[in-house]
This record gives sequence, structure tokens and C-alpha cells, in this order.
Amino acid sequence: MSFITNLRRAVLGDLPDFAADPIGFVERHGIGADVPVALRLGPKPAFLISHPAGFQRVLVENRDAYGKGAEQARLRPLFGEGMVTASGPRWDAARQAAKAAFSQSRLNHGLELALCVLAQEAAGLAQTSGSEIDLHGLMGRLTMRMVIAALFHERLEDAAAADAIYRAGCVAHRHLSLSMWRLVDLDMYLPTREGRAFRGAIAEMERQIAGFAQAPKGFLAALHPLVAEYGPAVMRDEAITALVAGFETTATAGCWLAYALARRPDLAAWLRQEVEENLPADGELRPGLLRDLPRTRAMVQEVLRLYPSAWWFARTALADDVVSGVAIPKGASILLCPWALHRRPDQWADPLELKPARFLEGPQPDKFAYVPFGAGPRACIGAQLATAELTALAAMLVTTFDIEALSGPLAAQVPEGGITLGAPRAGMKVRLSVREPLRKVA
Ligand code: HEM
Repeated sequence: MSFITNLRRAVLGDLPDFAADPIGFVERHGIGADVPVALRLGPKPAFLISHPAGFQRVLVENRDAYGKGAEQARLRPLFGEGMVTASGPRWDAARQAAKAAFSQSRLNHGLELALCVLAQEAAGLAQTSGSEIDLHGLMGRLTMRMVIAALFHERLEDAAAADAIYRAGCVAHRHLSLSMWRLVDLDMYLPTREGRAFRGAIAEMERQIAGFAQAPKGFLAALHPLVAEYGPAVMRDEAITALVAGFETTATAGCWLAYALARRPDLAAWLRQEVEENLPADGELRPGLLRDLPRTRAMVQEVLRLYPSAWWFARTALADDVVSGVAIPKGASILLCPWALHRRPDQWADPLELKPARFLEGPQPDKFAYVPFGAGPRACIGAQLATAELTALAAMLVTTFDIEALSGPLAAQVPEGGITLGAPRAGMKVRLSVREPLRKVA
């Protein structure tokens, strides 16, 4: 090895290897490991965790010894002190307020609006029946509108506003993915093009959220006690947090779900039969119906097993600990990796096969072997919403369209592996052709 290579390795550790091929890196190091794997990501020690007992220890058993430390600093310009980045009493208060927002009745109303948006978008897609579509762009625009409808009870019918907030979400997400493994995020300090674009995206989201906050509904209305305690910036921080946490994760899952259905017409037909048997006479999807579609939900669960949008998430050790016999020093970074966990052959029969029926039959997986939404007190607040939205999306797709995959086999698709899993860099293309008369548009 040359002097430069040695120096680079001494300073950056495993970072260059990780950044060059993130998915390959965690597969090589993580799948099958029964203890935390020591890594060096920059100057700090780090550990990759991809076994159930490790998730259990860090997220539940000894959770007070792990915090959302340095890893979250990169998110602060965007999320401020929102729920993802906050800790202590501020986090506690936000979580309580959000629980009220996600109560069954509030959620149902938001979901009804999200389903109207889905029906509208399906009608739009039907007009271009037979054309080639890139799934990531389609799902991004669709889920941004659905999440805004579900959370803020706004249908965002103005196409220019919908486009602007979608683009802002993409820029913000891309910046977080690019800066994630840099030792210093210079874009935050220098007048670079990237930095300007990121700040512009934040400003656009703030502008639209300020508009929604003028007559707060849904999630924003539930934040009142928090605003009274912590001041008006809470509204901005929590709304951007929920929007960004909820949009790209759901879009990524929607992409893999649609592509999986395209590659597996047998599964699409299996789902279609279930949905058609349960759809009311007017053919409209409603929130209550989504609970009665076990096959469709199992498909969503299986897609989130093989393609978990949150394919890794991080903690910082706040105290020394021992995880499965390995000493974890205070200050170490912990990478928890659902991608590697969900593909363990000791936990899943045929782990690389898409088999939704595994969630309907036979023994269910260890609680800590399946964590697409995390676990413990900081598990995803939007899990129920995301599952409902994805179930509705699958139901709409199989009953409305024939989906033809144009980008090759599912197993050959390698996700980008940024801050969320993402789609392959080259995109995933499909052709959507209308199957039958469209459902009524709300
Ligand atoms: C398929 C879609 C989604 C996936 C896979 C997902 C996954 C996750 C995961 C794994 C965590 C835990 C991260 C950690 O422990 O560090 C999390 C947290 C969170 N998610 Fe989601 N999420 C999704 C959709 C949503 C939606 C729709 C919302 C909108 C409300 C949302 C809001 C949040 C928030 C606010 C947190 C932070 C919770 C806390 O720290 O207390 N997520 N999500």
C-alpha cells in the first residue's frame, strides 16, 4: 500500500470503503455476524450491529446508555430540535403531542384525505396509460402529497406548490445523503452551490409549512401544547421533521413495492383477488378496508423486510457497555443495520426470496429480527400511517394497472444506499397500463 493510501486509511478508516459501496459493505461485514463488528468511520470507533440481540440491547434493554449524538448533528440545520434529533424533556413532550395527532380518529381523517389524493393521482396516471415511468419520481411526488394530506389535512391541489415542496424535499434528502459520510460538511459554512440549494430547499419547506400553520389542522393542531411550552419554532421543527422523515421513506418503499409487483404477476394476482373481494360497490378505498387486507399487508411487510427504507440508523454510546460480549466504549458510534438483519439466514428461511406468505403462516420472526420501523421508545411514530399508505398503494396498483417491469430482475436492482435506502442510481422503470374502469375520483 502506498503512503497516501495508508494515511487515508489512518484518518478515514473504513469510510471510503463504506461510501464507495454502502450496501456491499454492510452485507460483507454484517450478514451473519452474532456480535457487534468493530469499524472505524473517521476518527471515532464505530460498531455495526446486525443481530437481534444487539438491536434489543441498544434500543430497549440498555437504551439510556445510547443517545442520538454526533450522528444527528448533520440533521439539525433541517430538523432543528424536531423529534428525530431532540432528546430529554423536549423529545418527550414532542412524542406525547405526536401521539395525540396519531390517535385513531385524527389518523383516519388524514388517511381519508391521503386516499383521495391517491385516487386523484391514479386517475392522472391512467391518462398516460402505457407510457414508461420512472418509479422513484412517481412515488416521490405521490407520497409527498399523501403525507401532507395525512399529516396536515391539506390536499395540495396547486400543482406548482406540490412540485416546489417535492423538489425541496428531494434537494434536502440528497444533501443529507451526500454529506452523511463527510468528516466536515463544508456546504454549511461556505457559499457553495450545494449549500445554497440546501438552504433554499429548507426555506421553501418553511414557507409552505408557515402557510399550513395559519390554520393548523391534524398534526399541526396537536402541537399547540408544545408551542405554548417551547415557542413557535416548534411548529417549524416538528412539521419539517415529520415531512422529511415520512416522505422519502414511504416513497422508497413504494418504489420497491411497485417493482416487486411488476416482477411477480403471481403475487399481484394474489393481492388483486383479496382487494376485489373486499372493495365496496362504489370501488373506493377507505381507511377501514385497509385493516381487512392481510395478504396486501403481508406484501408490504415483506417488501420492508427485503428493502427497509431506513436501512441503517445510528446511536452514540453515552456510557461504556457490553453488547453480546463485545465492549463498547463511551463515545463510539453505533450503526444499527436492518438491511443486514433482515437478510440473516438463521432468522429467515430463503432470506433473499420475496415470500409475503411468511408473515401469514408459520412461526413469526423474533421481535428483534424484524425492525423496519425501529424498536423501543424511539420507534417510528409514523409506522401505522406508512403501513396504511403502502397497503392502499398496493391495492390501487393491482386493481387499476397491469405493471410491466422494464429494468430487469428484482434481485439485480441495487439500491443507492444513502440516508434512506433509495432506488438504484439508474432508476427503476415500469409501464403502467390501465386494467379496468377507473375507481371514482374523490
Ligand atoms: C416506510 C416508511 C417509514 C419507515 C421505514 C420509517 C422508519 C423509521 C425508523 C427505523 C425510525 C427509528 C429511527 C431510530 O431509532 O433512530 C423512525 C423514526 C421516526 N419516523 Fe419513521 N419511517 C417511515 C415513515 C414515517 C412517516 C410516514 C412518518 C411521519 C410522521 C415518520 C416519522 C418518524 C419520526 C418523527 C421518527 C422519530 C421518532 C423518535 O425519535 O421518537 N416515519 N422511522
